[in-house]
Amino acid sequence: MSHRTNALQADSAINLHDLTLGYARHPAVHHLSITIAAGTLMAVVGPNGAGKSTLIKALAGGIQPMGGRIEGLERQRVAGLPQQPDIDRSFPINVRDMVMQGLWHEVRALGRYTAAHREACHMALAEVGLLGFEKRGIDSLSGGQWQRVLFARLILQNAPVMLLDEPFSAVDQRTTEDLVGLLHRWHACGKTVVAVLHDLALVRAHFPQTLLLAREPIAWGATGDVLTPANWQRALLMHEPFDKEAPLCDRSPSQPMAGAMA
Ligand SMILES: Nc1ncnc2c1ncn2[C@@H]1O[C@H](COP(=O)(O)OP(=O)(O)OP(=O)(O)O)[C@@H](O)[C@H]1O
Repeated sequence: MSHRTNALQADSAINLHDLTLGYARHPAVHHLSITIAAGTLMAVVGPNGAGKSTLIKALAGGIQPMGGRIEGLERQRVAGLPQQPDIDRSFPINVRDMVMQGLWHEVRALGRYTAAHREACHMALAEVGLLGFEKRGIDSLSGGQWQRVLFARLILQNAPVMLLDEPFSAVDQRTTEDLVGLLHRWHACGKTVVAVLHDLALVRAHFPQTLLLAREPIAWGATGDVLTPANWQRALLMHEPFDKEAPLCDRSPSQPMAGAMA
């Protein structure tokens, strides 16, 4: 079995219809209506607290929409990389077993690992440059090594839709370049890849599509059209601190949004 040669492609677009997301009934993302085409490599950018992670959590099925709907994910498997601080590394498990977790959907059916699974794990570790680390405890790894482990697990998950929340926030330039290369390979295989990022130079260099979010969508589409000074300025103006007492929603979907959508 080669997870590189039988890479699963995304088979449908993801459509967000007037999506409102939030916590304890208070909205963090309002009225988001966009289409993420199958096989897109898309960055999600915006100021702190703009709702980027909230959107990723909703796409991953971790939170349910307060309003609107998400279509096109029902039949597709999703693999996600949460923000680093969201992951507990004190669990006593070594690198190999951690990466093997990416195969749970296959192993669950068989009830055991096969030689092909072990080979796939070996190839994934080779792809992220971590051969020789198999027996290391995950609590002993540097931030960059740990991120490579999480990417190796994603390789084995081999989902058609990949969601990554700030995948390069704790890693150096060399590691970032290696991992960006992986995103490009997934994109070339036809996977849909959506990543939250703060490094706009990296977004411009590597992501054809971008969504600029500031609790509401400011612009989305081709990265060069979205990341203009005017749109970024609008994002900063639109963005307010999260108000825990904010009402559920005070605007009907038909009203125009402040801010130009590309
Ligand atoms: N579990 C939660 N409970 C209540 N409020 C939350 C929760 N998670 C996030 N929020 C709030 O929702 C808003 C959007 O948060 P989110 O983490 O989605 O923003 P972000 O754009 O990813 O920010 P950053 O760039 O700082 O990571 C913020 O005001 C945040 O405080």
